Amino acid sequence: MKIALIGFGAMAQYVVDQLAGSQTDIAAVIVPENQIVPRRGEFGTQFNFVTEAADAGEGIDLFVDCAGHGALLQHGVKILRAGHDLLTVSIGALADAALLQELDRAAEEGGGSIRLVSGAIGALDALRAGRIGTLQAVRYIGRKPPQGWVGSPAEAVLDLGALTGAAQVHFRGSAREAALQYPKNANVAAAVALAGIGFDDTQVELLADPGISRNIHEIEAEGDFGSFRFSIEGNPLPLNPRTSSLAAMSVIASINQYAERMKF
Ligand SMILES: NC(=O)C1=CN([C@@H]2O[C@H](COP(=O)(O)OP(=O)(O)OC[C@H]3O[C@@H](n4cnc5c(N)ncnc54)[C@H](OP(=O)(O)O)[C@@H]3O)[C@@H](O)[C@H]2O)C=CC1
Ligand SMILES: O=C([O-])CC(=O)C(=O)O
Repeated sequence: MKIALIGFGAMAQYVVDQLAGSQTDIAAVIVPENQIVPRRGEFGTQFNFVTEAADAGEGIDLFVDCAGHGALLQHGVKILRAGHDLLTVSIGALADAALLQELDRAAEEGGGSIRLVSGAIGALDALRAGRIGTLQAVRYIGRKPPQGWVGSPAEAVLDLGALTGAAQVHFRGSAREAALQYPKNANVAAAVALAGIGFDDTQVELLADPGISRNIHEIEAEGDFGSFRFSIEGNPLPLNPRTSSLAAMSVIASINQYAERMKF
């Protein structure tokens, strides 16, 4: 199988390491223009760094976005319109209803599909099944150490560097608001929303917690099926404290699943 990666940050580099020596060939890596020279300088001809999906070469089976919302916005429609399949981690970008519609139309016209990773969370299967009955309420609580919120709107509410003691809530609202305001931190909220009762009805709470070293994600769901609580404590990736390693692992799991005849 031949893939093209979008982005070469923490998650993408985990993916690259995991795929080394596997059956999956990374035919190209799409990076922003200003990264071409330094990346080529560091890696020589080991990777084919390009800036546009159209330059990734022939015969790509799957484009894999590991770069974030801006990258999905920049490359998503073009990839889908050209008839390719696209796997993305940038689930929160789909809270923009116009982008979602554009991507959907491009996939329909091109004949490719857009696939979402499960990312840093689990239990999406239970939500997806639970919504076949009525889901009365879904709540997502995201908790990270203070440094995990650096560069987010939490900085306007909290002094992240000086935080001690109890966890502090810096956001309460809908999954749509969370996903759009926290593009690097609330993709999980978007995944929960899409699997369950949607962006506007999913309630979200985000906290900075100086007492933890992992990213803790919780779901509380209530419906005709009964109820469940799900909680996961994710180890962050060494290259990015914001991003849980499970999110990067889920990219590999999705790539493997793409190639398998039995989908699970
Ligand atoms: N679904 C999920 O559960 C999760 C999703 N995410 C999403 O994954 C994204 C990536 O995470 P992570 O690898 O840790 O982040 P990093 O910041 O470590 O890496 C992202 C890389 O992508 C590059 N990039 C940005 N825009 C583009 C573009 N238009 N085209 C190509 N490359 C681009 C960045 O460059 P530069 O630094 O120059 O901007 C950076 O090198 C996050 O921003 C977040 O949106 C993260 C965690 C969980
Ligand atoms: O990786 C995580 O723990 C979650 C995250 O950043 C996101 O949802 O965008």
